[in-house]
Amino acid sequence: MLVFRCKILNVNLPSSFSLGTFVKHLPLPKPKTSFPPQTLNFKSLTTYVTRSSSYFETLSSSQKDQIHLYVDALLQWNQKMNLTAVKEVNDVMERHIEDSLAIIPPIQNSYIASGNNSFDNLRIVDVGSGAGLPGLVLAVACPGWEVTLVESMNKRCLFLEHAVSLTGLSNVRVVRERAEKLGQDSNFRERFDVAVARAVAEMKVLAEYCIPLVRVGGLFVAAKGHDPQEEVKSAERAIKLMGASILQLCAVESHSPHGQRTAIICLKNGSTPRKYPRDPGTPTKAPL
Ligand SMILES: C[S@@+](CC[C@H](N)C(=O)[O-])C[C@H]1O[C@@H](n2cnc3c(N)ncnc32)[C@H](O)[C@@H]1O
Repeated sequence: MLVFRCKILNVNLPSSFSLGTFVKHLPLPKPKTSFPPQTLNFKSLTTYVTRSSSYFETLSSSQKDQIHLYVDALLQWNQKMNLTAVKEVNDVMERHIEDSLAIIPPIQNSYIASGNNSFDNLRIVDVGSGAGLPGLVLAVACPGWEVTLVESMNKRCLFLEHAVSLTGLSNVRVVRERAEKLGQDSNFRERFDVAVARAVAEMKVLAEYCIPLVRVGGLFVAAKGHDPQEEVKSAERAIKLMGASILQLCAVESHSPHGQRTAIICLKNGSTPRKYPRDPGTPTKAPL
């Protein structure tokens, strides 16, 4: 067999070993990584949290009772005021309860991945909680979490207060105020480990509502639909201005009929500049 000497590797190689094959086998230079990436490639930020079964079924019987009490009250009050477009118990269970529960694993995973030790005693704020979604459901499923439900509409706050007393939850408080006001209030500003929001506003507006409430090192988690890439891309600047960066787009296979949903996870790296959030109404009128 004909051989030739490879000076680089200092070995004899068969002549059939072509230069192309040789180059292909050279170790690739390590890519330069920065975390989080400077130019966002959302595909590479996506992780999948697959749920083939219901999260609700994993709850204890007393937690299930609390959820049933809540759902009954929601449907009753919904006949008098507009709390949800969903009218049937099973639909509420699937569309609202499972959907809210589905963001728990991404919150837990990202909280630990971003350098925190434990997710047992989180201080959570749910901005634009409406009828208590996802905040009230999180409070039932995670009794160690302290949950603040922020809602600007008085009628919805009345329902929230009723639901909290009906379910006997002692880890929830209801705050009737606009998020922009709380973001400038020292009792709320940068006081929370995690801010969550679902179906409240587009991402760049949400960033200004939620990130000022999060402590440095905490997370902002937005529950969005199956294809939020464009919305997230146009919010990159607002997220950065608030002192945060996008950590992960977490594809969540919710048990709800909506199918795949996305939890957008942002990490707060530094304090939010004092001028944010701007006055109530400004984030929607003039999004960043
Ligand atoms: C469409 S509802 C969604 C409610 C709930 N998060 C859900 O998933 O069903 C949006 C809620 O956010 C509240 N909201 C909107 N902007 C707000 C703000 N700046 N501060 C506090 N609440 C706000 C509204 O009053 C409304 O109840």
